[in-house]
Amino acid sequence: MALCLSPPYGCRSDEEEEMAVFESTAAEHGGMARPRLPEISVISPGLETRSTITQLKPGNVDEGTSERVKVFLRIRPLTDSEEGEEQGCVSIQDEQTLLLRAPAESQNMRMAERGITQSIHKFSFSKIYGPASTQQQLYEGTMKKMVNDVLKGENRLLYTYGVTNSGKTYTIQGCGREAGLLPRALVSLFRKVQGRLYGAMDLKPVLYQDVRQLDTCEIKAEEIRRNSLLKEDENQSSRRAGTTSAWDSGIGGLSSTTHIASQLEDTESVCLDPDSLSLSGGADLEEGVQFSIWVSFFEIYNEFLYDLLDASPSQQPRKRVTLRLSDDKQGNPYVKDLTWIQIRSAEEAWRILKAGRRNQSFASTHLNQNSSRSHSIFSIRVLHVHPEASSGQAMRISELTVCDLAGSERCKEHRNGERMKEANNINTSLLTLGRCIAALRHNQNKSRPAQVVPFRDSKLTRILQGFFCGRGTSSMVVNINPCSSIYDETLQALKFSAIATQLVHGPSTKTRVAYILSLLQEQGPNGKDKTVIEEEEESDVEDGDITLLNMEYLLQVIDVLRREVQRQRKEKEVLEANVREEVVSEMTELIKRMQEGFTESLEAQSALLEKRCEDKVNILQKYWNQFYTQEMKERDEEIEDLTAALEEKKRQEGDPPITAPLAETQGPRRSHRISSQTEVNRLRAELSQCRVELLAKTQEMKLEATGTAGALTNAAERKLQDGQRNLHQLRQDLQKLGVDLQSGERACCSSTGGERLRRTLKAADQRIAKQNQILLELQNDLTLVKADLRRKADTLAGLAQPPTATFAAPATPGSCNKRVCMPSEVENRPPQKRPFLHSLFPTRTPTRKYNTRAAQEATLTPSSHILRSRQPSPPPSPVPTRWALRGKR
Ligand SMILES: Nc1ncnc2c1ncn2[C@@H]1O[C@H](COP(=O)(O)OP(=O)(O)OP(=O)(O)O)[C@@H](O)[C@H]1O
Repeated sequence: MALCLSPPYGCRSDEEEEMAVFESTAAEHGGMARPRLPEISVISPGLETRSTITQLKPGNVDEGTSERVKVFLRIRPLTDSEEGEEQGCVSIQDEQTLLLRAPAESQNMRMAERGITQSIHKFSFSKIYGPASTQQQLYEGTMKKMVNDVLKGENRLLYTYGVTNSGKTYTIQGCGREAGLLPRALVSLFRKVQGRLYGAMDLKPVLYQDVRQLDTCEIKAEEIRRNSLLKEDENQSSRRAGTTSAWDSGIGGLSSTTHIASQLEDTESVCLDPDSLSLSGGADLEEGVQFSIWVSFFEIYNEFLYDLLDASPSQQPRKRVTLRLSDDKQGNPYVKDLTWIQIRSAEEAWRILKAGRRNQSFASTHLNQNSSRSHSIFSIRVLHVHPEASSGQAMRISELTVCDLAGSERCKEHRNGERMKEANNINTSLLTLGRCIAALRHNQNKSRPAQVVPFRDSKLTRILQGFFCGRGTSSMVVNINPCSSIYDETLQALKFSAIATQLVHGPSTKTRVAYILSLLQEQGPNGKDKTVIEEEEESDVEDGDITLLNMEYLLQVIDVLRREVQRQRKEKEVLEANVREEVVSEMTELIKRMQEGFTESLEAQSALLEKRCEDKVNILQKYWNQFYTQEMKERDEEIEDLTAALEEKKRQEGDPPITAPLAETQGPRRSHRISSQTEVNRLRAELSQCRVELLAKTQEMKLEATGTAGALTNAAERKLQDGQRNLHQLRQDLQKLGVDLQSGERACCSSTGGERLRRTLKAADQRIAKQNQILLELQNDLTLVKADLRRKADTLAGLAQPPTATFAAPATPGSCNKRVCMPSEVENRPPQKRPFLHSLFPTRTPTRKYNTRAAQEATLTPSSHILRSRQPSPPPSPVPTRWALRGKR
């Protein structure tokens, strides 16, 4: 039963790939709901290599020239501090097979318990190197052949991959006598080219990179740099001899990443003695060719390229210069302005590497004291030079690149932001590498549409691109730490490598010529072309020297290649048409789905908006209602106040009061009031009409009343006028009498005329009594007139009442019209005569007290008047007041 494991780092699943890589062979178990999983997942790429290839690419890949990418596994031994942590989770079954058992506390075990995945995984590799394996054994199995290939003109890449602290750097660089793969490769290389080094530094021009040539000036600059690096290394070594403290930190502008002394100590102590390292010399080298060896060293730190040979560590810290990636004419990426140093020995190369490592980014993490925080790439370029060739031009350049990848790790375990960022970048570039390898593997099956390989998604994959695309071959060393605590990370790393093991190398540069030859052989009738090229020459041609072919054959080659180009063009056109069709149909489908989605969301949005609008309108309505209700209430109150003020004013003016309609007083809505406004206006007009009529009636009544009461009134007025005249006369008499009395008194005091005085007084008293009688009569007349007037007023009030009940004023005393109802205090006074009566007593304001005294005086005898006249106070009024008269009565 085929098993689908979750692919590492977002790669396509193996089920999708339809390859026999992840399959289960063990007994099934599991529950009812979930498909049963086998106990062991078998990840066995290396075992059925040939058969799988044959199955996958019948006729599509040249089996003779293709081979699988080599993936080696190295398990490091546990350190003293990790003793007992293994828990048997890693066990080697044989040279190629590894068994992983999930420890109890691992995430994998938890998932296995839930039936999601297996707890046991089986992996196969090209070769497994256990904890007890030596560096020498590893070198023999991995790098040794690669060095030979490079000297033959091939390009080779070796990279280490694994979780942090799994032994990658140790594998590449080594320590002490356990020198790593790189120093061994250098020593081996120089042993092999011994005596055949092209020592001249004035290669002019030397084919430096595929794209540019060094001129003399640049060569000198490189020489200076080389010497400075070697000098630097010498200084550091002598300094280290005296102290064991840490090296300068923050070299080259890296403030947060430190350089760990022990890391450098390891490289320092690496043994480079060929005999000690048991490295044999001798190689199958091309006759007469000399070699010029150059090295470069750079790192990819946080997705930036830094030249590690650019600045010597003793120089003042300065901002690091980042390098850029460019493409040469063939579209191969290369690092622009990278320093290449020509070296003459393995020691020189190692010293330069050490100098470069002082610029490299290391830091202490929770797992590794000396953790590499960047991918470091050390390249050795071998220039194959024919000394006899004109101007010493290199005929071929081959390259051995050793890449120490930074370890994958869990970001969440970093508390430090810088470490977290580094871990993120490391994981991202490793993820891209995984995706590239997955895409390459996918593309190997020509029956399926090709995928774009995302080399451009990270600097690392762009740089290594050539080794995956035919410019060379690559090998991977997977390092694992057998500790159970990092089991889950180890499992992920192994799954990644399982994909890499499925890769088949693309046709190499050399095999392109072989490919052309195979084409000729295929297309030539019955191998006729074989005669064109001699058998002995065939091997030379396959080695890449196509110029050995004669003209006729070359023309044939051109013809064949032209036809091949045409065929491939047609093939590509068909492919393009298919792809276009598929893309169009997919896009159409996608657009349709998007359209549907948009329509749905649009409808949902519009419904939502509609609802929101409705809600808003409702809320607004509610608030407007509240607002207007309040406003109208206030206005109603205002109107009531105004109506009351108007009523008051009208009452003062004598108009009948306007009573607000009942509905109005109850606070009707404004709209109702507005509608009844016309009614009010109509009623007002009617009222004013009634008033006019009332005035006319009053006028008429006045005229009528003049007939009956006029005579009486005239008589009373006449009497009053007489009374006034009499009173005036009387007042004059009294004044005269007063004067006489005073003179009589004076005379009485001085003479004897007392009898005469008494008579005079008596006459005066009689006259006063007579005048009082007249006043009484006048008062009676006035009372009669007043009663008459009151009757008239009542009659008028009756006439003035409104004809309809609606406007009938309530018969309250306060609402009386002035003309209709007099105030009570003036009730007994005839309104027309009051000013007269008032003017009658201009000197005194009558008060009750005074009136009482006046009433008393009215009862006094004339002699008492005489006595009062003697007092110094002003003389009292000779006429008794109304109050006095009343009292008298
Ligand atoms: N095969 C081995 N034998 C003995 N010790 C080893 C072996 N492999 C690794 N070690 C030790 O394990 C520790 C971690 O190794 P190393 O620094 O090479 O790990 P790494 O994978 O490069 O880590 P990182 O990715 O964090 O840089 C070192 O102390 C190293 O000496």
